[in-house]
Amino acid sequence: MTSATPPRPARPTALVTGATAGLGAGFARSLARRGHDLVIVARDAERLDSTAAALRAEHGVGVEVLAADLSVRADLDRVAQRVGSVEAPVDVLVNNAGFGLKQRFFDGDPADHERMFDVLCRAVMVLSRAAAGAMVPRGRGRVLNVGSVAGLVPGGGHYSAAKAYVIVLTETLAGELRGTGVTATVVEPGYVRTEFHARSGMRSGGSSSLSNRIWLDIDEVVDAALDDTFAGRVVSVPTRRWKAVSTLLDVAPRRLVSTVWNAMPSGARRRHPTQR
Ligand SMILES: NC(=O)C1=CN([C@@H]2O[C@H](COP(=O)(O)OP(=O)(O)OC[C@H]3O[C@@H](n4cnc5c(N)ncnc54)[C@H](OP(=O)(O)O)[C@@H]3O)[C@@H](O)[C@H]2O)C=CC1
Ligand SMILES: N[C@@H](C=O)C(=O)O
Repeated sequence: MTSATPPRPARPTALVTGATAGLGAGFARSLARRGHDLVIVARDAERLDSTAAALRAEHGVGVEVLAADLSVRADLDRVAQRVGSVEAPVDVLVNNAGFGLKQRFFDGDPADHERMFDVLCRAVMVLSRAAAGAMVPRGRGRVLNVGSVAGLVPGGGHYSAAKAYVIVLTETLAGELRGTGVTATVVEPGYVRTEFHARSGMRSGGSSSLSNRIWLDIDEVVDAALDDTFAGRVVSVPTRRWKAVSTLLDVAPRRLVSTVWNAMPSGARRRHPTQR
């Protein structure tokens, strides 16, 4: 009896979480342009279908839709199974889905903070492990996790802590994967014009020249992050100006960054009302 090896699909496959809006939609478009079939993940099934239809029409790639809420364990398990599939390999995983909270760590509904932890940390951990477990035996694969410059700042609430987790987890994974043919990259964007800030009731950048220097467009983040991912770089900070900010935050003593951050007007607003 001969055991037939299943034919390798002509195109590699990339799975992108949070692919219906903002950076995730940008990653999906750019990966399609770079010749990848896609598996796209988000909660809103209708929006997933219309995103998939647009990607198929514009780029002629195969697009599979996976509706899932990454804060729900059973949904996360389904996505992890798809990432780890042997029959339909995922060659590139982009852990992008996320959201912000316009509140201090000790404010608000504890359920929102648990949801933030589940989507920004637990899902990234579970899916990174599923990807690495399937990719290492094949000797190739890429994991791209979306962190943030906020993850370098001690004082940006639960969001900063979650993104610090993503940064350190990815650096750890990259070290463990050295020599396997599989790479892990974390992208640390500054402020990007997406739905992120409106969804969480935060202000986003206007169109002044200062705003334009600070706020980035989706494609400049996505293209730099994917170039760094395919080059096997561990950390990607898109644009020279945000590289300068992240270098400063990396080299400055943590205590100093924390003191300066908390002395700013926004720091006073974050303090407990009895301590202002
Ligand atoms: N915009 C910015 O300035 C920056 C953003 N980032 C990070 O970039 C990533 C993408 O954010 P951005 O594009 O700005 O945000 P958007 O709000 O534009 O897009 C978020 C995407 O994530 C999906 N999503 C949100 N929650 C869940 C969930 N529970 N399960 C599955 N999918 C979910 C949304 O789809 P749906 O609602 O249908 O589920 C949507 O597709 C995030 O990790 C964010 O933290 C990092 C640095 C800067
Ligand atoms: N940098 C942005 C998200 O990560 C923000 O802090 O608004």
